[in-house]
Amino acid sequence: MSEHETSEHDSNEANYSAITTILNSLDALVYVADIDTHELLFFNDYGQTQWGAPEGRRCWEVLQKGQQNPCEFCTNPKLVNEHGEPSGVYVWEFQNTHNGSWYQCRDQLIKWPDGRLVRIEIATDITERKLMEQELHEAKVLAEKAADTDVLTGLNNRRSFFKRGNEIISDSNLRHHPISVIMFDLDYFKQINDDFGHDAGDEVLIDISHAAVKALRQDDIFARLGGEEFAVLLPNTNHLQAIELAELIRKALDENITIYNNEKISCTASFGVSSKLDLSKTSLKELISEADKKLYRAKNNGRNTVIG
Ligand SMILES: Nc1nc2c(ncn2[C@@H]2O[C@H](COP(=O)(O)OP(=O)(O)OP(=O)(O)O)[C@@H](O)[C@H]2O)c(=O)[nH]1
Repeated sequence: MSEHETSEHDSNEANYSAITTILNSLDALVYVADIDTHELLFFNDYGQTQWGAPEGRRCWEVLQKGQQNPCEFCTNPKLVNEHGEPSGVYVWEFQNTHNGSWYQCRDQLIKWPDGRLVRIEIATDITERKLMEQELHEAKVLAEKAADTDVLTGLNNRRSFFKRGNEIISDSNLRHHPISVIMFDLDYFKQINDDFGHDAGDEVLIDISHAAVKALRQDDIFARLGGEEFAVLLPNTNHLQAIELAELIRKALDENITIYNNEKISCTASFGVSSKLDLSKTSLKELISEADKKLYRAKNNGRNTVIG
């Protein structure tokens, strides 16, 4: 080797050593694998600390748990274009099957010194961010649920009833399904508050809600609109079926007894039922208003009754 070649060789060695030091100091996984054999050509110290030394094992054997073959989710096919050339960096997020941590992976094909195309991946741990996103999502779901829920009874509140109701009306309109609304209001409820106290009244409201839920079907939308006024939206239900259902609820409430401080409290309700087949000519508000008018006729007819 000439003096010039020796110094070039030394300089290459020094560069190689510097680059290896950098790659091994990164707080990220860096590995290179053959795209055909999946042999690991480079696996930095971060990777070795997390997944152990490769010891001749292939990338899918080192990095993933329980793999018998190359991973189904291997991104190699995404790293080449239709001409078989590198298509650039592919970024994805993945929960590692070995340690359960989340990683943001940046994959691409590069030319290896011997001329073949190989896969390089740089993966950084994003578990903390993922957990935060998950917590934020859960908090959002809870907040949305709280905004839609009547605190006392756990039923839908007025906001949720109108939101879900309008969605169902649009759907029923498309499908040409009939739709019905039952409105009911407890009878002489003020007297219950006066006789047994407001807390007892609250218990009655809760009990009444549970009794009515039992009489309803899974797709029915049940809400406490406010005070002692309740509404049920009945998708794909004609007038006769709705009246039958209202009668079932009326009976369930009539038979319900709330025990509060050893006192037995009964409470009935008055019902109004409205139904529509052609929803293009009506709105949820109109359906409710029609059922409401009938409810007040039920009040005037002696209460504890259904007017359809
Ligand atoms: N305990 C309790 N009472 C409530 C709640 N919301 C409304 N009320 C009471 O419900 C009562 C409703 O009284 P009214 O509107 O006179 O009706 P009513 O006594 O049921 O008489 P009719 O509807 O005519 O049969 C009032 O006393 C309200 O204070 C609540 O969340 N809890």
